Amino acid sequence: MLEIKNLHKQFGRKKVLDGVSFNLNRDEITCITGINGTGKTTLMNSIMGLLPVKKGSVHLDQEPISGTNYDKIAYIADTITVPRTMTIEEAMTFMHTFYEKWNQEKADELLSFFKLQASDKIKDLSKGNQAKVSILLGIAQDADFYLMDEPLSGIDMFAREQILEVFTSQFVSGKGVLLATHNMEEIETLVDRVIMLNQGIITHDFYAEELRETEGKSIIDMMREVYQG
Ligand SMILES: Nc1ncnc2c1ncn2[C@@H]1O[C@H](COP(=O)(O)OP(=O)(O)OP(=O)(O)O)[C@@H](O)[C@H]1O
Repeated sequence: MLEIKNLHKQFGRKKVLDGVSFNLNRDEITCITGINGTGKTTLMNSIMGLLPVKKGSVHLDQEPISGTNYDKIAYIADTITVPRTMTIEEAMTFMHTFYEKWNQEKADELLSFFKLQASDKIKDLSKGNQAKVSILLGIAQDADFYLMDEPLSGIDMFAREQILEVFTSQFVSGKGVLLATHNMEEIETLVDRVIMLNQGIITHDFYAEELRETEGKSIIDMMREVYQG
């Protein structure tokens, strides 16, 4: 389990995270959502230790995040994080040297699933194919938890369908997934659990199926209630 406890983050006087706590389970897709500027990227970066926080902690299976367990969490940011001048092949080799658990078999399977050519330079790829490369490079790290920031932003419906298929396939089976998005329509059918962030705090944390069964509402209905009032 990934335990996020009491995270506080501010930029200058602006409080962005004001005591955010939740646990993430393996074998579950959780979505953190909220309107633009609500702090989703800040939360992802804080969990990954890429931003210093004022207060709070992150533990994985009761152990604080450190050099020994950091490779159990993979972060797929909203922009590609390897130099774009690399070919996909070079990017995979580069990742292989950094990640002990790098799974080349998974990378090759994803390459063919996405119909990408390893010899292509990343900078020459469409936005949708660059997003696929990002996902490939993240998933082949064979982590226990994947954190993804806006994985579908600005890409066409065909690329989106392929990427969504990855999230319901054996590629992430048994893994914990945290997706951050303000665009719930794109992923509503995929998500097990939803965490809503508003003005620095978690206002709602629920399972989509329970919401449908007990209140007859969709995630989008709930978002309208919370964010539009
Ligand atoms: N480095 C920074 N310095 C100052 N303010 C920042 C910085 N990074 C983010 N912020 C502010 O923190 C708030 C939260 O930003 P963040 O990018 O985390 O929101 P978000 O929910 O991911 O937004 P979006 O849905 O638009 O991607 C915003 O008001 C933003 O302007």
